[in-house]
Amino acid sequence: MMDQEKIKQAVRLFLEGIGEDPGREGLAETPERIARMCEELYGGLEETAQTHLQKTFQAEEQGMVLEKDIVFYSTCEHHLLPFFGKAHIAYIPNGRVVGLSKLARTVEVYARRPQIQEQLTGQIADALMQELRPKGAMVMVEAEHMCMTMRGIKKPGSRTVTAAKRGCFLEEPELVHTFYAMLGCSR
Ligand SMILES: Nc1nc2c(ncn2[C@@H]2O[C@H](COP(=O)(O)OP(=O)(O)OP(=O)(O)O)[C@@H](O)[C@H]2O)c(=O)[nH]1
Ligand SMILES: [Zn+2]
Repeated sequence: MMDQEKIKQAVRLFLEGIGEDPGREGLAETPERIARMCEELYGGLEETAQTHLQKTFQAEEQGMVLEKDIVFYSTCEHHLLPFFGKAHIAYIPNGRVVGLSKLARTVEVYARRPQIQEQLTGQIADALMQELRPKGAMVMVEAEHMCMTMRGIKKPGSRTVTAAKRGCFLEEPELVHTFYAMLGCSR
């Protein structure tokens, strides 16, 4: 459970720290607002992917399933600034498939935590392997990191692309080509 009181206290202290007056009208409700927002931004800490992926159904078809362009917003664990973009998830079923929305829900579970992009990518792939027991899974994430654009090195527009492969995607490069071809079509 998130500790709303602790978050509110911390925000008040933080505002004092930057030299603000937490009591002034515009900021008076800010600690409360941020505590509520944390439930949304970091709600993934209180959820597991298993909840969403456990309901599978039988399917004869063995072809690749790709859910692409799943928009997500996450927070980098180094600066607590947003990184956001699109996730693309593929798997090769092994007799069972899952509802398509559950793939996007899995992205949400891991995005709504303090994260780094590489870990987000790998965690989605691992959850698919563990819960669906497919022949293989591949996840690609493309994102823009606010800590790279609004501060520090300041390179707006630069994007980070990460990929994680599991199972048959590691053994059969042909599948990786198919993944990229399916990702490219209709773009
Ligand atoms: N690998 C990885 N790095 C990230 C991610 N998000 C932010 N970072 C990086 O985390 C690093 C933290 O570096 P530090 O040197 O500890 O912190 P810093 O002085 O604020 O770094 P600068 O951003 O270079 O100013 C930076 O290079 C960020 O670009 C991510 O998802 N994955
Ligand atoms: Zn960062």
